[in-house]
Order: sequence, then structure tokens, then C-alpha cells
Amino acid sequence: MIEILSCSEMAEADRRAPAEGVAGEMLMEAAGRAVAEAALARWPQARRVLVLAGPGNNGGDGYVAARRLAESGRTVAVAALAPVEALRGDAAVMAARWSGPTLPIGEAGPVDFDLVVDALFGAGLARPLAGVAAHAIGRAADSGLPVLAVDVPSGLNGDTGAAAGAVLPATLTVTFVRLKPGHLLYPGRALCGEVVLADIGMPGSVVAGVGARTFLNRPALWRTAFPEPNPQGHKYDRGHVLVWSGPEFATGAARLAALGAARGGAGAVTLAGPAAALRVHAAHVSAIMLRPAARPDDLHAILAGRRFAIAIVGPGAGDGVEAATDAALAGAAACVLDADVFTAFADRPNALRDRIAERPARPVVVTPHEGEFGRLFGQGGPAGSKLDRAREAARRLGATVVLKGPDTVVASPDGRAAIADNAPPWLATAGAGDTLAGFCAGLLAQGMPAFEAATAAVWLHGEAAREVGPGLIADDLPGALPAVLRRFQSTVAEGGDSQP
Ligand SMILES: NC(=O)C1=CN([C@@H]2O[C@H](COP(=O)(O)OP(=O)(O)OC[C@H]3O[C@@H](n4cnc5c(N)ncnc54)[C@H](OP(=O)(O)O)[C@@H]3O)[C@@H](O)[C@H]2O)[C@@H](O)CC1
Ligand SMILES: Nc1ncnc2c1ncn2[C@@H]1O[C@H](COP(=O)(O)OP(=O)(O)O)[C@@H](O)[C@H]1O
Ligand SMILES: [K+]
Repeated sequence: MIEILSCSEMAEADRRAPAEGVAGEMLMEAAGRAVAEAALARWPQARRVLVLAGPGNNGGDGYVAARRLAESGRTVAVAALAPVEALRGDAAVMAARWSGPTLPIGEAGPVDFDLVVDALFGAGLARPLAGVAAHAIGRAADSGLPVLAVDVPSGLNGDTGAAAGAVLPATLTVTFVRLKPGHLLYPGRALCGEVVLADIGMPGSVVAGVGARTFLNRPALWRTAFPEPNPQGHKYDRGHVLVWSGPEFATGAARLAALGAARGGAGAVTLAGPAAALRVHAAHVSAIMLRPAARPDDLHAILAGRRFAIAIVGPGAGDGVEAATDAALAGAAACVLDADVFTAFADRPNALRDRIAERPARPVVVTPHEGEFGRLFGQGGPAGSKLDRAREAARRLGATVVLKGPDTVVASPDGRAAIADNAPPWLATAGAGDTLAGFCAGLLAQGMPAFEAATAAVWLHGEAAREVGPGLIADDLPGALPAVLRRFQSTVAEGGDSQP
């Protein structure tokens, strides 16, 4: 279940379900039941439950949950934002089946309760919360009671993970069918608390028919493209990665990228740069080769001799990075562009696009964090959610974009995108991004397509950070990869993911 559905894709699935024999009422009943079950499982001691019910189908789910919780012996009251007569469709049906106490929301304080179920607004949130709804949310938040959000915390935009106005932070969110982007993108991810994905009987064929192009970054997304070494192969069958190294006193980043590429599975890795920098590298590396290149233009000749080289340019690149980028784009079979490249092309994304477009068959992966993304695109850059911006950037650049952070988004120019949720906070450490560029190049070197290589690299990077644990420094990441790969390979052999 790696597809992520936007709110409109979810509504489209809802519209198509009856044709497959699944009525809206059945879905709503199953959704409300899942909410009640989650409440009972998580808070078995909670005796008194207040359900905040909104005017749409999210409220409808709330009425079902209220009935189910009351049937299981809980004392339940519904605080309704809209009078029952104002409800429509399935929500009206479910409200009519609720025979317990219902109060106007302004009259129901959470003081006498143990748990709040937030069924005010879900996928249909159309504008920032104000007035009575905002007031009710404020009171629930101030009560300090645990909150179970139905589908998404009310006030949170399920597509963007942002809240334009008041939002009710949840302890637990129960969502249905598939995750929505807002469960994964910050700040939404933090506002959802724990997320439970409930199967409510939506047929898989209906979900497939919607044609979602956004995915959770899990091995299931890229496993079939993951390279397997040929038992009869030699090192150059697994690709040769060339890393441009900047000056003598800024060698660490390029070295981390080189080590990342080697651990990521490249058959050979070469650091190329000024002799003084190579002397520093020589004191640290053994498996990595060193090749003097006094000027970035010298990369042209080096790459011409190694037709299948994958180039990494950017980490610790220093002066001349634009020329190094040109050489890499002209001569390498695929490129990973990071760090200083975004400074060199600051406010000139079209210049980078044009260079990439000169060799359309050669994949390029760019790996900016938010600051670098802003620097590259400047004013008039892609707008919207992190997902929207990464997608738009990929389209504009004609490159696979890895927009890094705690919720790294990988977007392909073909419209596919994936959101990662496995990076621990201690991964935010200097040099971690350089290592990621290396992992990605190591996979590209073995022939993995760009989107798959980038998503796999991001996932492996997060797993490597979890493997090391708190106290991680970037130097630890390459060395942590073998254990992660071993686990991944054994779950592939068993046909499963190492995470649900
Ligand atoms: N899809 C599925 O398969 C399934 C979906 N299910 C459930 O349906 C939910 C989506 O239901 P939904 O589309 O009725 O939207 P919902 O979130 O209840 O809100 C719409 C109402 O709120 C109103 N409104 C909006 N913003 C407002 C504001 N700021 N302030 C005040 N009012 C505002 C809006 O009014 P209007 O904008 O028209 O004025 C309208 O009345 C989904 O999250 C899930 O829980 C399940 O039953 C299982 C199957
Ligand atoms: N809060 C966070 N939680 C988890 N991972 C994070 C967080 N912030 C950043 N990261 C990850 O840490 C890495 C940092 O990369 P980057 O900013 O490029 O660092 P550097 O340039 O020093 O190598 C990226 O992979 C990013 O996705
Ligand atoms: K809600």
C-alpha cells in the first residue's frame, strides 16, 4: 500500500467505489468502526468520549464512531457543529442512526471527558477554520485530553501538510484506504501524532484506477530495479564514479560522497581534483582512486576515457564548480549535482536546465535541501507544498529532484514522486547530504534508473542513520550501509519489506 492519495484522488475513489459494489455508506460505516476500534485499543481506560462532529462526511464518520463506542459501553456525547437536519447524504444517514446525546458544539466543553474524537473536518477542508469551529478546537487543545483525529487533524490540509489557520493537534490519527501527503509532510506529520491506516474495504482495483503518482518511499517502490551484481561480472560492470574534489582545505565533503558511492555499490570510485587536495585524500582513503585534475576542465579528458563514469559534482567543490558541472554533464553517463552547484547556478535555474537538456538521455539527479532549492530558483521558484515544489522543479529542470529534509521528497520529470518517512532526526548532521549524493551515484553506476536510484538511496540513507543511532556523524553512514543492505537483501529473498 505504497500509493499516497491526494484528497481529490481519494474523493475520486469514493465516486468510483459504488460501481464496484461498495456503497459510500459501507465505507463510512467501516471508517467509523475503525475509529472506534482504534480508540478502544489505544485508550482502553477511557470511559467518557466526546465526539466533535462536523458538517460533512468527516462528521458522518464521527457519528458512526459515537454509536460504536456507545455500544461498547462508553459514555459518549456528540458536539455537533451543524444541526443534524443540515447534514446530507451518508452523513445524514449516520447521524439519524445515532440516538445518544447531541449538543451544539458551543455548549459542549471537554472537561467531563477522557478522550476527544475530532471528526470536524477531513479531506473537505476548504478554508482556514474560524469562528465557532476554531473556538471548539482551541478548547479541545487547551483541555490537555488525548485527541483521536478522524482522517486528518481538523484544520490541517491533507494535501500539503500545512495549516492555514487553527488546527487541533492529534495524539493518534486514523486515516482510510491510503495515506495522504499531509500525514507525511511537515508540519502535518507532527500534528497527526501516530498514524493508523485502516482498511475500510475500498477495492484495490478502484485505487489503482485513480492512477496515483505519489508513493511512500519503501523498498516496494524500487525493489525490482535494485541492482544485483552479476556473478561473472567484474568491477567496471558495476560502474565507475568520478567525484570532483575542491581545494586542499575542503576535502571532507567530496570524500564522504566518494565513500558513499563505493558503499552504494559502484565497482570503482575516483576522486579527481588539485594535487594538494589529493594528498589530503590519500591520507584517508585506500579503496578510492585519486586522479590529478588541476582545473575542472581537465575532467573532460578524464571522463572521455571512462565512458560509463557517473559524476558527482558539488560537495566541497569550491571555485570552478560551474566548469566541473559542464564537464560532468557533457562527459558522464549520469550525474549527481549537489551543494555548491546550487550556489553556482543561484537564480539561474534555466541555465542549469539548458545544460541538462543538451543530453536528454543522460539522467541527472539534483539533491538540494530547502535552502539550496530556494537559492537555485530564487524569486518565481516553484510554489505550493514540498511535494508540489519538488515535482515542479523536476519538470522545469528535466532532472530527478531530491528535496531533502525530515520528509525528503524525490520527484521525477515524468510526474512520479515519493515521500520518505524513515529518516531519524540525528541524520541532520554536517556531511550527511554528501554521503547521500554518494549512495545515489553508487546505485546509478550499477544501472539503476534515476528515480529508483534516488528513492532507494534516500531510504537506505535513513535506514543507515537508524542503524547507527543517536551520536551519528556523517563518517559513520557509509560503514553502516552493509548491515542495512544485508537486511534489505534478506527481506527481498523473503518477498517482504523491512518496514510495513
Ligand atoms: N472518500 C472516501 O472514500 C471516504 C471518506 N470518508 C470521510 O469523508 C471525509 C471527507 O468528507 P467531505 O468531503 O464531506 O469533507 P469534510 O472534511 O467532512 O468537510 C466538508 C464540510 O466542511 C465544510 N467546511 C470545509 N471547510 C470549512 C471551514 N474552514 N469552516 C467551516 N466549514 C468548512 C464544508 O462546507 P462548505 O465548504 O461547502 O461550506 C462541508 O460541509 C474524509 O475526510 C473522511 O473522514 C469516510 O467516510 C470513508 C470514505
Ligand atoms: N530533521 C531531520 N530529520 C531527519 N533527517 C533530516 C532532518 N533534517 C535534514 N535531514 C537529512 O539530513 C541530510 C542533511 O543533508 P545536507 O543538508 O545536504 O547536509 P550536508 O550539506 O552537510 O551534507 C539530508 O539527507 C536530509 O534529508
Ligand atoms: K478530523
